[in-house]
Amino acid sequence: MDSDMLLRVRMDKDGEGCIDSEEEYDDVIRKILPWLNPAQFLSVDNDQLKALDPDNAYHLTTSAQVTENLIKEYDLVVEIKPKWASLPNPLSVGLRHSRMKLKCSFQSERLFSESRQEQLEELSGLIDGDSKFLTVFSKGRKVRMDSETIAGRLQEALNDSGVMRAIKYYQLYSDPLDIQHIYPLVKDTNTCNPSTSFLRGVINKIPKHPGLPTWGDLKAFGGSLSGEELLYLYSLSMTLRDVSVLVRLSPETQPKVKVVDADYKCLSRIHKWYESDCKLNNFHATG
Ligand SMILES: O=P(O)(O)O[C@@H]1[C@@H](OP(=O)(O)O)[C@H](OP(=O)(O)O)[C@H](O)[C@H](OP(=O)(O)O)[C@H]1OP(=O)(O)O
Ligand SMILES: Nc1ncnc2c1ncn2[C@@H]1O[C@H](COP(=O)(O)OP(=O)(O)OP(=O)(O)O)[C@@H](O)[C@H]1O
Repeated sequence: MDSDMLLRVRMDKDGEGCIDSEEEYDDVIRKILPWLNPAQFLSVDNDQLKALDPDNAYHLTTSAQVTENLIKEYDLVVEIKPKWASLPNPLSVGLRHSRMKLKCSFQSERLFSESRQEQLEELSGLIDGDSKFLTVFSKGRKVRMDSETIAGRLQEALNDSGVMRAIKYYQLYSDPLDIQHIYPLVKDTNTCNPSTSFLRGVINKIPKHPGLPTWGDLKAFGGSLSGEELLYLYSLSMTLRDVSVLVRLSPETQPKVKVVDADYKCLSRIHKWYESDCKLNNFHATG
């Protein structure tokens, strides 16, 4: 395969079996994130898997994608894992911490701010602090660069593309009531993933309007959904929280923005997410 393309083979994450149809899921997620890197789906046979991973150390699955290599020989590509972390809904639970504060000082919500200055400051901090959430590639290799050289162009590219706004919009609507509110529903339902067509139906219920939703909008939306629907959307919110955004900066052409790694997170992780939320906010997990 030439260097313009990449073969991406999935790992079987503890047999979690994430989604029933990769193609259909791709179509669903692309509707809300049109920046998703185009992928052509294929299946890899067992001989090919053995050649890729002879000892089966990675538990690769036979479902694979061929996709454009977004890093390769380009002069400058920046990868950001923006980890959008909603400050939880004050209408349902009062003032709480954003999830990212658990890990580090990265104030990811500032990357999604309406204020250019806040975005710039946060991006500059990630660049100069050599954060694991931002990587600069030149000619396919990781390089160090200072914020003065790239932060401004990066901020503009992110802003102009609308990608951060879309992540924020759908993240807010897919986590309208906080995990503390929806976790008790787990006992009444199972934590198997939805079928892709069910997920499509739930995502289609998300209102579409130009501005960001208010907490009142979110409360009304959350209140209109069933427990199952809330749980399925919560996994989507965790999925959106973990995507990577790749920005190709070039002096000659317009910046190119792409999103990768939007695989649906298995709902069975809900227990882990609940525990980390309890820890972060000093709540006591209920059994
Ligand atoms: O919960 P977190 O914040 O530790 O997120 C995990 C990420 O850690 P990070 O915060 O980026 O250092 C973690 O990233 P790293 O592997 O640490 O780069 C993964 O993205 C993980 O998801 P998955 O198991 O690959 O599907 C992520 O797990 P999920 O929370 O999305 O299940
Ligand atoms: N199309 C692409 N072109 C170039 N690099 C890519 C592309 N897609 C992904 N990558 C690189 O590979 C890294 C891992 O991608 P991704 O998260 O999708 O893989 P994964 O197998 O799900 O890994 P993980 O489980 O650690 O998240 C990305 O952070 C990015 O640096």
